[in-house]
Amino acid sequence: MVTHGADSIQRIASLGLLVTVLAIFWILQKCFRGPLAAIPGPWYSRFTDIVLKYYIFTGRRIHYIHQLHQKYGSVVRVSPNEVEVSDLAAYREVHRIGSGFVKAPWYDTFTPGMESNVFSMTNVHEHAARRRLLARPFRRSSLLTHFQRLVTERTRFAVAKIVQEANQGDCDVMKWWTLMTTDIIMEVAFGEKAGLLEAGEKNNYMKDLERTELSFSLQGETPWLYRFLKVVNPGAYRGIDQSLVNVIAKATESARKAKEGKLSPHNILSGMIEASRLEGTVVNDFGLGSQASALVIAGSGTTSATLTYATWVLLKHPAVRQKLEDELIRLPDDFDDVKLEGLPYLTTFVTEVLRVYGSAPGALPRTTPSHGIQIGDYRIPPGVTLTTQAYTMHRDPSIFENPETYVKLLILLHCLNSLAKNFRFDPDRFYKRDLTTDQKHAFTPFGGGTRVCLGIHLAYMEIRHGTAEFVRNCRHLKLSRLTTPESMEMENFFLIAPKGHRLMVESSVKTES
Ligand code: HEM
Repeated sequence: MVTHGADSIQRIASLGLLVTVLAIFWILQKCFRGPLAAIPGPWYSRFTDIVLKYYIFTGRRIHYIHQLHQKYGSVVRVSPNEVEVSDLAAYREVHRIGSGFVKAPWYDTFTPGMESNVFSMTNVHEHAARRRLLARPFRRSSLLTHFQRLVTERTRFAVAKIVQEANQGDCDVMKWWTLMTTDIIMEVAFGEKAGLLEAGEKNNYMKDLERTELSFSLQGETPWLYRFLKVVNPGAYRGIDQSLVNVIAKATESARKAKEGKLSPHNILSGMIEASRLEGTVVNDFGLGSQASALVIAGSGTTSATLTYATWVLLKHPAVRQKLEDELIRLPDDFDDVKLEGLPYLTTFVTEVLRVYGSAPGALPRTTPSHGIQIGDYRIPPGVTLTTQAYTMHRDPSIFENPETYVKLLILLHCLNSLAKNFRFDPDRFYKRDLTTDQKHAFTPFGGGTRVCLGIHLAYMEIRHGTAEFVRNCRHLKLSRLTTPESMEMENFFLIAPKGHRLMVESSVKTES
């Protein structure tokens, strides 16, 4: 009897050992003989994405990937099924219209369990149909006709607030740019005034949106961590769930108003309703509302982050500021965006700002199509996630001469890496010069191909107007002592933002107390 029991245990143990050996063999085989085995990269990327996730959660993904490219070259394996590419030809192919690369399943996580929107849709046909509904209001001609006045009025008001606050002490420019860009996109999307600049602070809708965004990112990147935290701290999650309910309620209500004709005529919701009527299709209130909310997310923090860095660099570089002043001060007071678009130094300034501080410079993951892709010596099979980042393309010295001007010299002289990082900015590189062919292909602050930013013309308009108004009206403002190179270092949670989450300025004119 005892012998029989011992035999059974021995058999189970042997079986367990066999299964373990086979599993180890399978893992090793997958790691060292799999189709991505030849792709260079850190050893752990063969087994796990945990290191990548660590950099994502600490807001350093772009920097980590950039470093990997410098160490391993233009094709780097960053996790068992993900490869990062910074080779220009491959970069073009990944974003080329009709190349067969589609947004990776990662985008589905932006709308967990909900109807997807134009940004998160991964299905090509579904996306094309949605983009058709949205295209018209975002065309430059339509923006000039319907929203130029709004952009002019809101940027002037934002700058007036900046001046007013700075004349009394420290002023956070980033706060005002954020309220301004949100006011603009809310009115563009929902056809109703948000009045955030008047209030001087975020409203509940904005806070609800931010909480919803955070929760979706966590669910997307690490669903297990999201579930764990939900069990550990159910109270906090009830608040987040309520935020989502509020966002949806507001959006659906606006969609209903748009259908009843109760909104101002030119807004995205009404535009979508009209376009779908002409096409003979129907989008329900929830679909309309969630699309408009997604546009508010896509069109607020993006433009305000870039404008914040634009303000910072112009305050840091007196020669650049002077050249902008020389050009902008001569404009008549009723200048419009067509005038601004024709100014050579403003144009070169904005291009360089977008090269160095475009606000979405990180991961744009795509799924490799059925024919795979050959990149130099490496064959990438179908189904692999191929990711690109403009951050690295914009700093490729073979494309942009001295992309990090003075960096090496300064590191050598001072060994001060953070100081050196601040010397990358050099608008003169583009002054009255066309971009070279390679630069045109690599310069992608707004993404590319069929998934290029829908709000590109609106973003340019806001950046030009914001810069122009600031330069013309804030000649007495300077950086406050609260703004340091460290506080302005970039953190990267899909978008970039200064680590300090603010840009403090003050008046250089001392007022009598
Ligand atoms: C400086 C400001 C902005 C930057 C740097 C920026 C950047 C980008 C980038 C890189 C993408 C591609 C994302 C991807 O492929 O995954 C994108 C897509 C998108 N952007 Fe922007 N964006 C800005 C402003 C705006 C504004 C003002 C709006 C207005 C609503 C907007 C709406 C969108 C939408 C809807 C998409 C998705 C397009 C699609 O997939 O068809 N963006 N943006």
